[in-house]
Amino acid sequence: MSAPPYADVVVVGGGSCGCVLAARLSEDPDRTVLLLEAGPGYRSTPGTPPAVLDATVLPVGPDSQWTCTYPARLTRRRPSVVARGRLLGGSGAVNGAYFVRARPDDFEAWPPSWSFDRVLPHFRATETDADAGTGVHRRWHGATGPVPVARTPWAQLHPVGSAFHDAALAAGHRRVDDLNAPGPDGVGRVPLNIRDGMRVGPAHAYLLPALTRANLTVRTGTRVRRVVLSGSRAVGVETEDGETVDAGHVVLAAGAIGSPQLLMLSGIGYGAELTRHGITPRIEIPGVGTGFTDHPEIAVPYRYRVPQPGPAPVLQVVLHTGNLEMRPYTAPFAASVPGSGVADPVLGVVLTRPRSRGTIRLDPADPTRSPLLDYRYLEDPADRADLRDGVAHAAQLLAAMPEVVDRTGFDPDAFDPDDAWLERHLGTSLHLSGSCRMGTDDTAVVDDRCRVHTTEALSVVDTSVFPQVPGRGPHATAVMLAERVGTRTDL
Ligand SMILES: Cc1cc2nc3c(=O)[nH]c(=O)nc-3n(C[C@H](O)[C@H](O)[C@H](O)COP(=O)(O)OP(=O)(O)OC[C@H]3O[C@@H](n4cnc5c(N)ncnc54)[C@H](O)[C@@H]3O)c2cc1C
Repeated sequence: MSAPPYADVVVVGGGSCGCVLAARLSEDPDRTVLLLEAGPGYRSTPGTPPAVLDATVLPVGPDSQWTCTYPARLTRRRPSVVARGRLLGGSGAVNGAYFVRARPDDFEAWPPSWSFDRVLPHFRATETDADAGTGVHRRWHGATGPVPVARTPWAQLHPVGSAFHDAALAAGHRRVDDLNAPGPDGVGRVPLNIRDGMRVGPAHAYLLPALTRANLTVRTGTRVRRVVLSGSRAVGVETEDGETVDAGHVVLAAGAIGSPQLLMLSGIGYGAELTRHGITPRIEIPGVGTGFTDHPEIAVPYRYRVPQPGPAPVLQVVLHTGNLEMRPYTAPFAASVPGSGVADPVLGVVLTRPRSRGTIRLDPADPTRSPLLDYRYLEDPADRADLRDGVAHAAQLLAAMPEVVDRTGFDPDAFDPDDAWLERHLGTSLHLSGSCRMGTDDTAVVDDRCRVHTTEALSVVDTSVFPQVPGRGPHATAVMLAERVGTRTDL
């Protein structure tokens, strides 16, 4: 299919936010919308690769066809490689299907127009919560939105999930019936965007049903190289093949790594840095690519006492306590992330409000290649202290799960992880946010309507614009963001 030479709105990136935006923006039949996605696509549920639909697997291992990878430094001494979805549906098509909203106090870091009260209707519009009315209060939930949300029924919880739930209650934590409602911390079942064992991300929930619209065109296998500017106005995009598509408005939804990279390649960023890479600076916005946040995650390994049953959603229960989220994964990563090779099961200990801030740097050898992610995890002593406490508590909880956990060689009272231990077991939750922050200060990149400061007809709508990573996984909040921007009458 050849691209129209012009679309009223060109959306760059058909990931979680891009799919929602393209679907919502094309509800207006008088507006033409073109969605450009770098990765491969599909046009129906039966036509979707089974590995992408299977909610018990994250198809993001080293041999995955559905990801692109980025060189990263989690700490100065800890190199890593970070994967993101690169297909229609983006990271939301390959993720853990944990669909938990940001907490009301997360929005205190956002502009006032994004207070919890103001965003609640948009959260509700994204979902149909199957549990609403059964211990989950309808007030907080949608009944007609595209994304199906449900918690694993108690009787079907994996033994790891139910043992962890009981251990957390026995340790004095509160039971939380609805992790998507405001309220105190505690342990509860995870709201999942899974239906009949299938991951239903924004591509399936929002975009595929809209594909019959004459005013919506979706092109996959098309990587955008830069935004074309006329002065400070975005007038189109140029693809990697050298093709130019004209646009009335360009929306970058290329994800928290792709969008800042595209801005920089288009000459929008910190001028001195762009010049160093041979890019002509066009618009000075020093915050592009700087100050991002993501959740550091420590994988606390253990051994099963007896073999555990097979495939289940990767995470069915979580505990929130203070600055921590505890994640009793239902399978070793070797099983849930094919090719990852981590044979032992782990309990994930996540810092929900990290103080460390990272930077995205263009590759000096070739700025169009994957940029380098410099996380600077664990630099703040308070982050290290919180994670140490979390790991010690995780060890106590594991010790209280004798039906699942082999205690041989594992003495929770003598378990005192030092910094080197933390660093060895450190990973990231892949929740990168805030690389093109929304706000009004000198380092903010977009305004509270997601329009890039000092430009015209150019927006960024993805987790880049979150002022900081939410205290929960970002996916539900990303979908809400795109739902809200996509249903505005003017961009
Ligand atoms: C493996 C994994 C598991 C995760 N699990 C969870 C979870 O269970 N719960 C949760 O809350 N969060 C989870 N996350 C995070 C969550 O999925 C993401 O934060 C969210 O999907 C991001 O949405 P986005 O629209 O910002 O970006 P993405 O969904 O990443 O979309 C960006 C899209 O843009 C495309 N693109 C990039 N550059 C270009 C270009 N130049 N031209 C054209 N297209 C381009 C990409 O191919 C991609 O499809 C997970 C992330 C990963 C990677």
